[in-house]
Amino acid sequence: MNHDSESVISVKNLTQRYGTGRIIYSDLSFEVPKGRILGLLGKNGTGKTTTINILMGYLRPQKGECRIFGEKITEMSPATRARIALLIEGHVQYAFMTIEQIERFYSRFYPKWNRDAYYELMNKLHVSPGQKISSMSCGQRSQVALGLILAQNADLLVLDDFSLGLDPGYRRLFTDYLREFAKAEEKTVFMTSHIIQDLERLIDDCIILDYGKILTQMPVDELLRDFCRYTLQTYMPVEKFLADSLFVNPGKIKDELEFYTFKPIDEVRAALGSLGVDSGSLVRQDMSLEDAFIGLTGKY
Ligand SMILES: Nc1ncnc2c1ncn2[C@@H]1O[C@H](COP(=O)(O)OP(=O)(O)OP(=O)(O)O)[C@@H](O)[C@H]1O
Repeated sequence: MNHDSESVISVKNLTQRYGTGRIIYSDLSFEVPKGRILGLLGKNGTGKTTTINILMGYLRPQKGECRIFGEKITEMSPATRARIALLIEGHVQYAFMTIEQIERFYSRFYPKWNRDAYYELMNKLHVSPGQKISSMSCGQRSQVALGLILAQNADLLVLDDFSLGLDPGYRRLFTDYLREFAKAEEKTVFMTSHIIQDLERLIDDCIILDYGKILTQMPVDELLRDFCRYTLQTYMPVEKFLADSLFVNPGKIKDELEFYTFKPIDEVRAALGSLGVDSGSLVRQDMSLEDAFIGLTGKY
């Protein structure tokens, strides 16, 4: 079996710009293997929603090829499209319906509809089943949207910023629920979120987008194992560390230098030595996914 046939999403050399504006990214390539949960992370405006719009066929890229379940997205059959559930920023259509009405309405369109998955989430909501969606809070509407997505029982879930308006308790409930559901049923998930702490418990792999390109694509456990943050007490100016690419995003507050690196500690010590910097106070810090994201993309 070649690699492509195991990939649920395959993107090759995608290049996008809007009209004659600046290039959002060029030659973007990545794969999402079957059964994995992948988070697409990036600062505001790096092109996450653009990528989802291209994958879903709403936007035609300038260059490149995208396949989902092996089919070109521009020629996708209705049967393949039915295997994909899409959530765009917590949006629910038909807000004039109640929780019960919308479930009945949606159920007719999806042959594999799982009513229990919807009501399991809805039962955690503090609203009556007869309440109209239009009279719910933003977070409650997002919960309805998520229930409708899970009930579709699709093979691929594409979630753009699922956390919109959700409080921490519900986000935790949903991420735990989604992970269990995806792993038990071998679903593939492609998602974005601005709340990176949530993703650390949920995703297997991450793609970190910078303006114009992918900075890194790797399993989250490898990233957290190999990418480290260090601190060091030194009077040397931060400019001294900018010249060596080993020191990723160095910054300094008073005498404390902070930097990130993929290199092992021996190489870090050797690089400091060759700059004439004493590494006696070097400390390796514990990392979260959010730390790694900031370490790779910078604070601003
Ligand atoms: N319809 C459009 N016309 C012109 N430019 C656009 C259009 N849609 C998006 N852009 C630009 O493309 C870039 C990427 O936007 P996109 O919404 O994909 O980013 P994002 O990573 O999802 O951002 P955010 O984290 O803020 O949601 C931005 O610079 C944005 O201004």
